[in-house]
Amino acid sequence: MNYFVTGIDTDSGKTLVSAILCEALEADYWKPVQAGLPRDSDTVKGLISNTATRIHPEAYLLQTPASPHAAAKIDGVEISLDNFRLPETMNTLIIEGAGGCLVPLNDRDFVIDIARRLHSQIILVADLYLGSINHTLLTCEALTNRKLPVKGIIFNGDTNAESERIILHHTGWPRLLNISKEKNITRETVRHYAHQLKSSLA
Ligand SMILES: Nc1ncnc2c1ncn2[C@@H]1O[C@H](COP(=O)(O)OP(=O)(O)OP(=O)(O)O)[C@@H](O)[C@H]1O
Ligand SMILES: C[C@H](N)[C@H](N)CCCCCC(=O)O
Ligand SMILES: [Mg+2]
Repeated sequence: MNYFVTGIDTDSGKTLVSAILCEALEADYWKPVQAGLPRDSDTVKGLISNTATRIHPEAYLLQTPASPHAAAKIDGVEISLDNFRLPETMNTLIIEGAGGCLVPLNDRDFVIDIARRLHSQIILVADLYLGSINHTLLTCEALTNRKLPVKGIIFNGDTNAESERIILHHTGWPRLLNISKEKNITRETVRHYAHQLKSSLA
């Protein structure tokens, strides 16, 4: 069983959510495409407390913090969907995308195509800034058009009841969790939200 964590944009909170999921499910973590440093794998390692989670090496570790298709070009590599094979594990696997769904891997494929290839259930991270309703509903449309299975939405940032209501109304997808804007993100923060998330995933 694996979950693919996507977001409505880059910096939407996918790495934080992935750490929370790994902690809640004692799941493994995999960031198949990393563009630039720090590695999200290192961030997740620093945020989890459980000892069962294993972190699997990236399929592509690119030097430049940019869209993967552009970062790959700079490094002189071509990203191929054929190179995304599930790491060997019996554990639940949390896979983190890069940026949003339609971030290009090359001139043909998008980040979200990795999720389809790996038969993942999608978890969508939607942060709540002015303009995010549009970004979220466009993302939902892209997921629906591709007939990808969506487990639910995690809202990240200062809560906005009307934004959340209209997004849930249009998608019909479940809300899995709300994460507040935190002063500091620590292992304790992650443990706190992991405890909450456990019940909505049960
Ligand atoms: N709820 C929150 N409260 C405070 N800071 C947050 C919160 N969510 C995310 N952040 C911070 O915002 C930044 C971006 O979050 P994160 O790295 O999880 O985004 P991302 O979606 O994984 O980005 P990328 O596309 O690069 O993988 C990080 O510094 C993170 O610690
Ligand atoms: C470098 C960054 N942190 C992400 N890993 C990649 C974000 C790509 C965004 C591309 C875009 O939508 O314009
Ligand atoms: Mg990330």
